[in-house]
Amino acid sequence: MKLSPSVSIEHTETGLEFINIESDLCDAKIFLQGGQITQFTPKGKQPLIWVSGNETFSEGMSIRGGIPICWPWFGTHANAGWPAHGFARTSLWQADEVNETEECITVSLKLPMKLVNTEYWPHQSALKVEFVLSDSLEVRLTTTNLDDTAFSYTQALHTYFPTSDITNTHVDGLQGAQYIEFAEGPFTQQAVVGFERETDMVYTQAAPIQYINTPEGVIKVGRANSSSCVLWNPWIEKSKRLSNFADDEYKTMLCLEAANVLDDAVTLAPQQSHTLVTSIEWA
Ligand SMILES: O=P(O)(O)OC[C@H]1O[C@@H](O)[C@H](O)[C@@H](O)[C@@H]1O
Repeated sequence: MKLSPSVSIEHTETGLEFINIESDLCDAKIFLQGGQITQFTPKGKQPLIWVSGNETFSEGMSIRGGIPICWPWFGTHANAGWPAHGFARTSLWQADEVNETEECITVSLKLPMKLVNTEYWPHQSALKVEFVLSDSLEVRLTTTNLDDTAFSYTQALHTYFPTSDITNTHVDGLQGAQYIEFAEGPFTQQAVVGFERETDMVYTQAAPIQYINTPEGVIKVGRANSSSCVLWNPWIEKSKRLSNFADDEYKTMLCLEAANVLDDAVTLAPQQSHTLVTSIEWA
């Protein structure tokens, strides 16, 4: 079904619905499950986000790649058995608006709060994600407190980036930030970050722009309303334990995630909103 000249609704063979964009500006796919973008390729350029070749696009399972939305908690929850990275990434979102101009295409989705398990999230709230697509991608995740008491949450836009060679990939712009690694720290990041082992760092007080240097070119990654970010590569042993992930795929991806975690967690008073933003482009 066509929504605008370059935007249509399509389905995978497994029945998952996605918004397909094929325009003069870029090609992209946005899944209603998870509100998750899984492809973004500016016209005439290399893809800017990565999805596993082993991804099965199964109902209710998080998609390994793209930009999973981790909300309203990042990582594992203190309550045993609660879903890792929250429930938003496996929930079915609803298309809200599509707008196409010569400059950009905007797609927004909402998470229907009526369907959320109130044990996980007892607060009255609204959650919306907007994708602004041109030769760059901006993702804006807005939480609004509709309750009469304050609540706090953590979150991340968990972007998977492609590289043809992780050992020849570096992240510039984290120097000077503090990081926690495997529950130890904080340490101060001294140099540009390379990859030669499992990497799972949570950075705080991080600058708003990083550059990922890959053999294919330099990816500029920006954040707004976020002073924390996460850098992840599972490396050899963890790759074998991940769902929908081939053993050697750690060589061709990394995650740099715009976040609000640790002392950057968000607290919203009644009627307040917060928008976490990430932006991605070839530099
Ligand atoms: O396998 P999941 O739940 O998608 O998580 C992937 C990774 O996500 C990262 O953000 C975490 O820092 C890692 O610890 C975690 O392994």
